Amino acid sequence: MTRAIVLVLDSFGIGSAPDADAFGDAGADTLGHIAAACARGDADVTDGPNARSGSLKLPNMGRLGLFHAHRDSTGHFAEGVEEPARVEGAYAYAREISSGKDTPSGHWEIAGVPVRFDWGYFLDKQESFPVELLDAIVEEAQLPGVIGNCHASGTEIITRLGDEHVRSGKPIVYTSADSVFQIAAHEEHFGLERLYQLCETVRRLLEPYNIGRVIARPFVGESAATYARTGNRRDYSVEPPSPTVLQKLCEAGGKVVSIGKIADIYAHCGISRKIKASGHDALFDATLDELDHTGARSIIMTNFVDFDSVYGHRRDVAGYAAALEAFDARLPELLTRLKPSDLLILTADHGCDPTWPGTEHTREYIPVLVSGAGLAPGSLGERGTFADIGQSLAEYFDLEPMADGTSFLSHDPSHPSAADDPTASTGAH
Ligand SMILES: O=P(O)(O)O[C@H]1O[C@H](CO)[C@@H](O)[C@H]1O
Ligand SMILES: [Mn+2]
Ligand SMILES: [Mn+2]
Repeated sequence: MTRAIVLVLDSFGIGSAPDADAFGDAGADTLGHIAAACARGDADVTDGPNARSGSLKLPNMGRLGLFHAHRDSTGHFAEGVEEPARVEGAYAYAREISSGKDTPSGHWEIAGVPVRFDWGYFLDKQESFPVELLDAIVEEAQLPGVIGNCHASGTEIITRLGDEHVRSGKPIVYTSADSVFQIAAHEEHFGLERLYQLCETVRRLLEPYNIGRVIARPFVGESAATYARTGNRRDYSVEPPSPTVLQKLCEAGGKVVSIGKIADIYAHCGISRKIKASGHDALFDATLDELDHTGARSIIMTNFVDFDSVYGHRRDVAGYAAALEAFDARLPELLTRLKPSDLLILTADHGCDPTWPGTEHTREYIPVLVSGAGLAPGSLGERGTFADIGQSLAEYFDLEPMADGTSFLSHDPSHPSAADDPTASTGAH
């Protein structure tokens, strides 16, 4: 009934992109390197919530074509994984044409709008932000000052500067190789609402700098040993440069349900309803719930952020493997809920190889695993841009074509287009 379910496994790259060298990422391979570490026995965890051992086990994504897409992207099957007896989904690997390897660029390109301009960046590793910008922030937000002002990993910097922040009341400001201004502050000592307000002020003051996102990074805890970030992260993104397929569907009377940080990433453009959830299980539960209740001409889009934020950036190979296995184990719950004409797309927005030096994203191909809607199983080849997903969604919902991308549905005569769907023409949803 013309519903698309788009699951973004944040940072789940499947092999170094052709232009990876320009990013210092030639050879990065999020899936391949996790699988190799598992095969070597280097990702065994004996107890705790991430307990796992041995080779990487993703039977359900394997059946949807994940390992075949990775093989086509890299030239070899991921080490130690079990090749499925039969591939039941259509699969592809897609490259990014946007200038950056950040989350908004990846998501916007998925929705048919690549980022062709260059973002502004704070390139200096120390004293990263211009003095006049920090002065304006301190004055407008009436702060006693700020600390940090450097490139940092978000968990490392709260361990290092959390006590000073609590003592002084000065928020921790930091950035990365991404186009971001991040602000960490204690939920109780500084205040969560006050942190959000500060982010809005900074968003406004950043206008001349062309920065993609301001990110609120609230944390709790009593000391360096216990400071921990919470699920109250909030992203303040600029708007996509032109209407995404999400906006086009909304304008045409359809619905877009955002689960997790999707709404934030698209700056709330083209979102009919948003559901916040923290942690992959809660995100998965919310997705299932929407599948049970959302009608025709709808996109349900979920971002599974922990792959990136909790495991990829932290370079936690075993944790990433355990999170993938946990996600995979829940997929049948979703697959059994799909109606025959529903379109399911599993994909990612960039890589974040947990074996790679540093703590940043990696420029990689993403998997595009498509099933449902009568699409024949098999290879959809290499896709020249993530925007092929947006273009396919435009076709699926019978919208005007997007400026970028090539639909992977169009060559399949068995595809029941939205025009053939009796519920679509009535606008019922
Ligand atoms: O180290 P943390 O705070 O997780 O930051 C990471 O998350 C940011 C946004 O995805 C990136 O810019 C990266 O630096
Ligand atoms: Mn991301
Ligand atoms: Mn990230």
